[in-house]
Amino acid sequence: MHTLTPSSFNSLTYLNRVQPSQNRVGPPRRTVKCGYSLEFSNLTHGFGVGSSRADFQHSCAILASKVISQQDDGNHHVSAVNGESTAATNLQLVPLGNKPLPPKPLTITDLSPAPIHGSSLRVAYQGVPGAYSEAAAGKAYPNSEAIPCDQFEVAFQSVELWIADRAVLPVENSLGGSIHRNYDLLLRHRLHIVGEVQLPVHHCILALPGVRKEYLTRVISHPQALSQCENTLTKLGFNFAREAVDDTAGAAEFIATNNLRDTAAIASARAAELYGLNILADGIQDDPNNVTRFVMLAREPIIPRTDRPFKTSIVFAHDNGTSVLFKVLSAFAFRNISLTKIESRPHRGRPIRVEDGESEGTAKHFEYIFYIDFDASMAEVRAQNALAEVQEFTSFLRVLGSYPMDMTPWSPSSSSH
Ligand SMILES: O=C(O)C(=O)C[C@]1(C(=O)O)C=C[C@@H](O)C=C1
Repeated sequence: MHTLTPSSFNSLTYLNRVQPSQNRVGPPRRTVKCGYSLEFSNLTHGFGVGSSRADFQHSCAILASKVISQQDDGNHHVSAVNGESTAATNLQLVPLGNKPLPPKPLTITDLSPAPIHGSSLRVAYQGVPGAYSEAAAGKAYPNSEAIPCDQFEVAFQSVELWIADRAVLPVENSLGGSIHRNYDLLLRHRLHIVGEVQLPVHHCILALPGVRKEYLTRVISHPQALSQCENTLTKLGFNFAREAVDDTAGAAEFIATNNLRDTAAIASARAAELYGLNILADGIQDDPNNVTRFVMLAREPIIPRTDRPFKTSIVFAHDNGTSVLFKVLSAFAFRNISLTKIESRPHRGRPIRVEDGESEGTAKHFEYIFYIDFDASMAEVRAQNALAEVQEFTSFLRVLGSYPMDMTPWSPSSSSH
């Protein structure tokens, strides 16, 4: 297997330019019973949210009736984390020890339009084997084939092109904060969030066998991992130059491949095993409760339910900048809907709004796109009403997904991943 990388995408660029009907590779798009997918897509593709409140509420009513009819069929499809049904075989993690080399991440040129379809679910993640994202993919879809990709963008495209069935990508960490790139990509691509998975992240300092701290001149890792260990690295006397690389396990692989005796990596214990490195220090994250939240992405949305805790993620913008924010937030507050996350990103299409104050000069306001996660299912009337109201205040609104919360019992990152 290869890792997907950007150079694999020459063929993708072409594919993206052809007509939608020619664009698809792999099996034809699944037809979802009761026409649910179509209506939910209309609802979710913000530009397509009805042109008036009445339209929107009509869409919500259709959605709600479909949800009820789906719930009534008794076909619940609940799995450990996300409530999706999967055709289960075994998780194909890379073997350890003296076994064959781990698979190379997919690249853009690897995204050929003729994927091989096996029976297990194929789950794309960013990084190489041993990355935390690989562990997250395994937690989200325990019986799946993990497909390494060298960039987040490649993981998105691999699902769009039917090379993978799902992508599992990090969006935020409890210490390091948001992974902004993935927020931007969620907006640019048309995949749906179908679940979330929270992974306790337990970092180690790794170096080649025989290498001691005194030999080191630099520490390399994913920027998130470096920031999650900043204080501990200083406390332990690892005051060397820090260098960012694409992923934690990639840092370990780089040291092993290039036989670097002056460089340490921050990565998982599994990466140490895979790439033959020693663990110099264990559990070096600045807080034992170090958790990264990943979202699971699919080509089709899942049916929102009310029989278990759900979260909904939306993205919106307004032509007059931040002035609507209070009104949007109050639409949730009045209905007792808790927000679990709010994030703002530059409005790339229109980053600056200029206001001419004539004699006073020109005011230049930055424009933002807002992302909100809230604690309710789109199958709930209060969530539908809240969104109908939000739609009145915003120029653009899209539901990224309504999906089951990760409710797995809490265990701090005491064990290595
Ligand atoms: O580099 C990895 O191992 C990853 O899976 C990426 C990533 C991230 O993007 O935040 C995931 C989890 C950890 O928080 C550190 C890095």
